[in-house]
Amino acid sequence: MRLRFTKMQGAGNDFVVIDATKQPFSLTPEQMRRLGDRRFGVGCDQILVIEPSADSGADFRYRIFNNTGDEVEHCGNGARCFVRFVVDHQLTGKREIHVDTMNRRLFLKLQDDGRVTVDMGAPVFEHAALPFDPEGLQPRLVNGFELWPVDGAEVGVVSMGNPHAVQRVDDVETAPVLTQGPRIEHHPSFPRRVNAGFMQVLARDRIALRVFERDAGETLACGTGACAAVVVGIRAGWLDNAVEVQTRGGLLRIEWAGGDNGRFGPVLMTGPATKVFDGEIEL
Ligand SMILES: N[C@H](CCC[C@H](N)C(=O)O)C(=O)O
Repeated sequence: MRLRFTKMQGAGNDFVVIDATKQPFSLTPEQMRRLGDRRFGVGCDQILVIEPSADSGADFRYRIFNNTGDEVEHCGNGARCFVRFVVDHQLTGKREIHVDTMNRRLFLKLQDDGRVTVDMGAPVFEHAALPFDPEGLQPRLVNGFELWPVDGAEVGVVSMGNPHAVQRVDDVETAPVLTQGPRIEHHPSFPRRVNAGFMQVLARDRIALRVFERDAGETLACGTGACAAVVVGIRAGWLDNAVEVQTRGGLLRIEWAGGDNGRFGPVLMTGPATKVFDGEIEL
């Protein structure tokens, strides 16, 4: 089949974006793996599929597939590129957009400077939602927040719709991202696997971050990973409520007011979204 697509990137996290608002999406996992392959296809970290919304409360639905063909719950950098795409392709005249993903409704705003601010929804700490099975593990409390011993590291666990395990390291450049990352991703305490974050606290309002993503491996940036790292840092008492996140692909701004009595507010993420090229491919 002949497929039209747009290649995009948000802080270096790159995507193949497919407009499925006019014809149903019908790629097989094998075709998605081919599309995502950096030698035999176009190459990307994730494939984003834009569909009409069946719900009047949302303008669109947006599906995310890792480059392995696995469908996942959320992609923060992808959400920003989604907004850029629907505006540039005149699929909407709005600049403030509601979109439904697999398990949450996002509110996004295209800023005048071209950056996009996404209300990523509230973080979720309930283990069943992650899912995280701490069987046999004893956490250490830091500022009242649980850090769990996983593969010799201490990780904060949080869902942004997708699961994250974030550890604090002294130096992201020398952190064992490529060796420990896959071990954490596949650790038995995470039945649906997990994205593994490595966060260096540079100041109370600035961190450096590398993420070994579930399925995709290390990406240049991970939007939900940036949200997860800041949330863990705030709850552990290491960070203030507005943080610049330095990733290998660019800068993201994350804001979170926290919460109390188990009720947590939304995480706001602001960052770039860039079109690279339009293309067609025979799959
Ligand atoms: N690999 C992630 C999905 C993409 C997340 C990342 N690209 C982002 O920007 O949030 C997962 O399996 O949950």
